Amino acid sequence: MSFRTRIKICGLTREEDVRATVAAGADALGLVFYPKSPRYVTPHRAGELARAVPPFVSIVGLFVNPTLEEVQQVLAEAPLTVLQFHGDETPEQCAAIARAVVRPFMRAARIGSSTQPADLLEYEQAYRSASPFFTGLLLDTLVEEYGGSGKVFDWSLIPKELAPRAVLSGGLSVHNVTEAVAGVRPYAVDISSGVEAAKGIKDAARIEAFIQAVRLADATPV
Ligand SMILES: O=C(O)c1ccccc1NCC(=O)[C@H](O)[C@H](O)COP(=O)(O)O
Repeated sequence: MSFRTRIKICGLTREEDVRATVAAGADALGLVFYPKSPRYVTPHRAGELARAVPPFVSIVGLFVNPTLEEVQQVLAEAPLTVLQFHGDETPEQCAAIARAVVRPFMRAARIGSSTQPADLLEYEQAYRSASPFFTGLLLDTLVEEYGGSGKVFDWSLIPKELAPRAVLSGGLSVHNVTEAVAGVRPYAVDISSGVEAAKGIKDAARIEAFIQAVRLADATPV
């Protein structure tokens, strides 16, 4: 039996994109609450988009250095399943917010040319020991601005033992995801710009093609 790599489509801003993501078989969708992002949605808009999400599809809220009040404002309007911290949040800051709002969280590890494989294991351990609400690392590319860069990092930096519990992201697309999944064997993949027609505007055909490409890799023997 082959492993089914979980798939998250991030940075949705429109109902039709939510419907296309769900119809294509994604496990999770991400809403961005970083006001400087072109994919930013207000808490109220997030609540509207969440109405198009059926049971068993996770809604991930992406935050960059939020205050507890900001996270609470979103949760008052939208039923987020998981929090994604994508800024410079310390283990203690993530733990405090997650505990206060009683939500599991993922932490983005932003990987650059000086990152060592051991750094990633240490980083993961720091968040794991800080909180029972920590569910895993999302591996992304380090760029100057925060997130959604469309840039790939060196996958060989991912320790073998970390991959099965990590979310792989950063510059994935229909062109490289089969190789990424077959080579890294992550728990999940996460994509934003690679399935966009324009920033914040997803393309249904690209979402479908991306998910098919992941399933092709899943069917490839290890
Ligand atoms: O999408 C944004 O605008 C964004 C803003 C601030 C922090 C992170 C952001 N996006 C991250 C993601 O959407 C994904 O989790 C991931 O990094 C994939 O992005 P991409 O390389 O565009 O596929």
